Formats: sequence, C-alpha cells, structure tokens
Amino acid sequence: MGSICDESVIENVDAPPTYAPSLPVPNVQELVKKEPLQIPDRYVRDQDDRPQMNDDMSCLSSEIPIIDLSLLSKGDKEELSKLDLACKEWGFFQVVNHGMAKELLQNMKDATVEFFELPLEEKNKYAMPPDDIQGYGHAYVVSEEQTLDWSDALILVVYPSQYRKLKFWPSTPTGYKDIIEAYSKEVKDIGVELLRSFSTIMGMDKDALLGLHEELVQALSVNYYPECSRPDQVLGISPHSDTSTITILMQEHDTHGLQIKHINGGWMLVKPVPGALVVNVGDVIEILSNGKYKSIEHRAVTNESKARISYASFLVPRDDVEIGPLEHLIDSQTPQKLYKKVVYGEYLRSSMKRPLEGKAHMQMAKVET
Ligand SMILES: O=C(O)CCC(=O)C(=O)O
Ligand SMILES: [Fe+2]
Repeated sequence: MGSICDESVIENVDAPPTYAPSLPVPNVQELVKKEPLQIPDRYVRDQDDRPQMNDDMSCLSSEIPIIDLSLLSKGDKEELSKLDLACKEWGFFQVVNHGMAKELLQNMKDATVEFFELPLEEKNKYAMPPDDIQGYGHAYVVSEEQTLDWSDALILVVYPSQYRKLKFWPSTPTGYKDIIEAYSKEVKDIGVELLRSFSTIMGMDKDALLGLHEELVQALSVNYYPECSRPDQVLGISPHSDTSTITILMQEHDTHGLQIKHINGGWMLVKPVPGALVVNVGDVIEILSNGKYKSIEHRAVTNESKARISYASFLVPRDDVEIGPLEHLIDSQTPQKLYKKVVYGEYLRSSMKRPLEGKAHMQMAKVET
C-alpha cells in the first residue's frame, strides 16, 4: 500500500480502514471437489514443516488452562492468578462460563456451514478485492512462490460499526448478517471483560487496557479448512502468532485442528472443550508486557475425511495507537526493554505484507541487541 493511502487511513480514524492486498489464489474447497486426491505442489510443505499426524504431544492438550469468566468478572483472586499463569506459561487458555448462549454459538455454526455450502459464484459476490483482505478469499498471500494454506476464509471487520464494509457481509443464508452481529457483540462483551482482568494482572486499573486501545477494533475471520486426502503434507494455516491484543476463537467440538507451539518446542493439539472459547494472547499484550506474557505460535492441521470451520475474533487497538512496553512492567525480571514503540496500524500492515511465518513479523517491534 502506498504511503499516502496509509496516512489517510491513520488520520481519518472514523472511515473504514483498508488493510493490505493479497494475491489471488485458487479456492481450496473447489479444488477438493474437482480432484479430491490431487494435492497441487503449491500446497505441499517442506519435510520439516509437515505435521506429525500421531503427535505424542497431543496427549498433553488437556493441560491447557481452563478459566472461568464468571469468577474473573467478580475479581476472584485465585482465578486471576490462574489467568496470570496461563498467560505466562501457555499464552492460550479456554474460557468457560462466558455467558454466551449455546443457541447463539450453534446458530453461528449452522449459518456458516450454509454459507460455505453455497455455489462458488454465490460466495464470490463477497470476494476480497485486490487491495484488501475483507470478504471471501485468502489473506497473507504475498508471493507466487509461497507455500499456500489449505483453507478459504470470510474476513469481516465488525467493530467499531462505522468500520464495517457491508458489501462483504453475506445476504445468504437469510439472517446470517444478524447472527454475525449478535455473535460478535457477545464476543466483544467477553473480550471487554477479559481485558479488564488483563489490566488487573498487569497491575493497572481495570479499564486501563481498554482506554489504551482508544477504540476496540474487532475483526472476524471464519476459516474453512476443506478435508484433505494428504493431511500429512499440508497445513490449514501456517504457523503464526496473532497481531491482536487477544484473539477469541470458537472451534467445533468434534473436529480437531488447532495446534500450539508449547514453550518446550513441541506442537500440541488444543482439544475442543464443548461450549468453551479458546483465547490467546496476541502480540500487543506481549509487547505491552515486555515479553512477560507471550503470543504463542499456532497453526491448524487438516483432516482426511472432514472439513473444519473455526471462528477467530481479533481484538485490536485503533490504528493510531502507539504500543510499547509499559514502564511499570520494566522490572528486575526484565530490566531491558525488549520492544520499541510502534504505531499499531503500521505494525499490523507491515505484518500483513509478509506470509505467515511464525513470529518473524515481530522483528519490526524488537529492540536490536
Ligand atoms: O483454525 C484455527 O483453529 C486457528 C485459526 C487462526 O489461528 C487464525 O485465524 O489466526
Ligand atoms: Fe491465529
């Protein structure tokens, strides 16, 4: 994106922002329909990057902390210290008692399945434009050489509402837009509650983190991972950490796919807990906390006989917000600043100009040593 465009986006904060271009690539769902047994070379991973399908680490997955939001909201000390530990040791946790009605979670899943089952021409009415990653298509494709992910996505900015580009919001199935709105509103409320607890464990007033965001920006990525005849050769989504403050993810209760890189180096499956939402610490929290809390690398693997859908809501600061380590968190444990101040919108766009590649995009915020 040209610099004139970047500046206008950052100055005029109430206009819907544009993010980054992504190159057009084949639709994976169609590819599978046409030739289910064929894996085009562009999707085949190098040997070292391939998923181990019988990963021993997967048995550790139940250890991912489970946090009770109803206790956090009451300021329960024990639950807050569980959250602190979860963010230090895992960067991931599952939230229960979050208050979102089971029916709404189910409606979101049912309507989404209907959307992805529509013919391609119908879904392409909401196709991503060449200059941005909102709509139906693929994000983070920046070169013809890069290995592609085995997935399609529908990406929408939902909050603040004046950022919405409604032409990308599907009119079919009927009511889908309202369901997306209702689901996202609940996710936002859960996110606000979580950010209050994050403020507390980071030693601040409960509304400090929210204030720092100026405006809470929320985007939804509905990821569709078609079944794959060679799940051992491809990845549904490449390893990456999220550029968000936090990400709130709903996954299906009966289809696995999400794996996180445990701090001891192995890939570990996040086994779905029915009704729970998966939350992960994003780069913004890692930077603000000067690395005390980590945005952990994760990826998704595919399944041989079943498609999987996941729903990621990214909560991020407004584009013009400066983020850097909070002064009071520079302490005896981390006396050196690990990150410099960056303007969030610039950080986000610079990361979107690269393929997803672990934590490489965080380099621009690192203090050179
Ligand atoms: O599908 C998943 O479980 C992970 C999705 C994800 O990491 C993302 O959308 O950033
Ligand atoms: Fe992610």
